[in-house]
Amino acid sequence: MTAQAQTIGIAGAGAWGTALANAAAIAGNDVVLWMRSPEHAAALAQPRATDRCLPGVRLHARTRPTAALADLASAHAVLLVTPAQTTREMAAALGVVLPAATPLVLCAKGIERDSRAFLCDVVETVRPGAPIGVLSGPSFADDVARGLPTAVTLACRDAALAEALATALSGPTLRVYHRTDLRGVEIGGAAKNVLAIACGAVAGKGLGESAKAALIARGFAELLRFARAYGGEAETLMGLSGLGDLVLTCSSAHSRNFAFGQRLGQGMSVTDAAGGKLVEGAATASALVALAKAKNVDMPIAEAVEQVLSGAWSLDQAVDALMNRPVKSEH
Ligand SMILES: NC(=O)c1ccc[n+]([C@@H]2O[C@H](COP(=O)([O-])OP(=O)(O)OC[C@H]3O[C@@H](n4cnc5c(N)ncnc54)[C@H](O)[C@@H]3O)[C@@H](O)[C@H]2O)c1
Ligand SMILES: O=P(O)(O)OC[C@H](O)CO
Repeated sequence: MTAQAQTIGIAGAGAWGTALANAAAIAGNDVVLWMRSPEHAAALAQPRATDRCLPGVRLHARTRPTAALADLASAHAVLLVTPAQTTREMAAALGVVLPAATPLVLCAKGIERDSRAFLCDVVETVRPGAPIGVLSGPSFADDVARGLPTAVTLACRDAALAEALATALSGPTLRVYHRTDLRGVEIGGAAKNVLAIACGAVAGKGLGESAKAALIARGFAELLRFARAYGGEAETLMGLSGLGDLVLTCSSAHSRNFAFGQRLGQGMSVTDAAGGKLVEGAATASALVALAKAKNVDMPIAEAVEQVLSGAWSLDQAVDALMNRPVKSEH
């Protein structure tokens, strides 16, 4: 890829896929935006149509909606923006239509629940040898779609490809940094969602701002330990895709993960608290905790979230368990 105008393919037209499509178009690219529903694609192709995931937002003139996956075949790179648990099936379907050299950039934040596999590893199994990227960082789709200034990180093992993709996607309101630490970037996005559920629960239960700050700091320590154990670089976790995204998601009820935790804290059941929305941290918690245990990584906050989600603990039991751990050195 070069810095010249590119065709960027986007697979998945939910809130984030649509926001990224417009950002890529504003950055000067032609964009093909794939969605499952032909009706949705036809509706979005109408002049002046607004998006159903991002009310009031119109597709940029350079973004072409389609329901035919094969339309992504000519893209210079494809961003995969469907939920984390659909990564395997989507990567396999894309593998049929994309040339082997087309980079696939993962934008979902999670770990595959059943296999406990990192999403990059899932894609590597399905599309061996094809270039992979991960795009992650503190970014609410609404903010990006409204043109509010946002910065994210894009990682590829190949530094030149990471830089080319970051250049192609960067525009006046979206700044994309690049790194080669694929693992660190994907871990930051996956783990912060689980920790944000805990912060939301603290807010919902009215446990105070001090408790929330403590959870963010101790959550970050967990994230760092986990990433180190799995080959992520500490520097990555201290950046946008780690600390940056943890702070955003743990501080705002605009986050679906935080809002889910908040509703749990207010006494709602696990089933009702999601409210039909995608809560990636709930889908990823058990895999994150299992992976942590496999490497003896201490992640008490993530574990407490997992215990509450599985019904093993009440929220009060989770708070007790966290507060009554043996006194230890901070690091
Ligand atoms: N919304 C944000 O602010 C934001 C920001 C950064 C990252 N993300 C990440 O992006 C991913 C997608 O989030 P979103 O906000 O766009 O979610 P969303 O619920 O708004 O959209 C998900 C999209 O995926 C489609 N989809 C669902 N199952 C599918 C399947 N089996 N096959 C094909 N398509 C399928 C849905 O039709 C929908 O269009 C998540 O992993 C999320 O963590 C979201
Ligand atoms: O709404 P959430 O909790 O899925 O968070 C959205 C983004 O990941 C924030 O960076």
